[in-house]
Amino acid sequence: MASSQKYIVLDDDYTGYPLDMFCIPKHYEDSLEHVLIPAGLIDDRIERLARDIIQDFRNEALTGLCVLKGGYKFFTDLLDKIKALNRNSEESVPLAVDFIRVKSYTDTTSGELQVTGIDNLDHLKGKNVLIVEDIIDTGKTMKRLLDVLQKHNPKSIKVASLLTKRRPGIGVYKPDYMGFEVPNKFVVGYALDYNEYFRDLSHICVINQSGIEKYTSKK
Ligand SMILES: Nc1nc2c(ncn2[C@@H]2O[C@H](COP(=O)(O)O)[C@@H](O)[C@H]2O)c(=O)[nH]1
Ligand SMILES: [Mg+2]
Repeated sequence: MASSQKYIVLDDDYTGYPLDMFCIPKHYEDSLEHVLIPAGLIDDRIERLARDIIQDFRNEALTGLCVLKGGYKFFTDLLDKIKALNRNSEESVPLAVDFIRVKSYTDTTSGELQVTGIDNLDHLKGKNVLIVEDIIDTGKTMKRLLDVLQKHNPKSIKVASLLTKRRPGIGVYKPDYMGFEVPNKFVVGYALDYNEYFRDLSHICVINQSGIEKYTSKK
């Protein structure tokens, strides 16, 4: 890995871990291919992202903007780590939180994007905003979100995404803070859903054909 590359790359031939090496809820056992990123590794990677964020923002206040629903686990875990560092280091970053809801996927297909603010976003004016997202695939969602937020005149906008998908041939948006680059497969768990299922799975896993059919929206 090049030293300037600040994320972990999971290669296309990387198949992670067999399901029976981890505790998987019984109701999902037959719907998953393998464990791609175990919960413990997610946790350790987020700890390092929190440190990078604190070092970059130094003592400047930050508004964490959680992209619901998929980003909620990453958001709460990232903020917990930043809060722990705030308690225990020389540098500390005052934190505010906000939420936005974005929906684009049905089954494994991206459709028309709906962005709904939970609050009016005018109070982001003059603030350092950190968008916290679960995964960037084509990058369309993030580009649209950045357009929406720029209209509210924040002082700065940075993006943290736990995952980005490797999409050869298209120039995918690369966030400022990024956990893992993953192969172009549909992943679930750690709040990432398939038609609202699998948010209750701790590890990030690849869904299999049986899971796609069992939880399809077309029944
Ligand atoms: N559960 C999963 N959700 C996914 C996956 N890939 C994308 N997504 C959802 O779409 C947006 C980003 O898509 P983009 O094409 O506009 O970049 C992301 O916020 C997710 O909600 C996936 O593999 N699993
Ligand atoms: Mg999302």
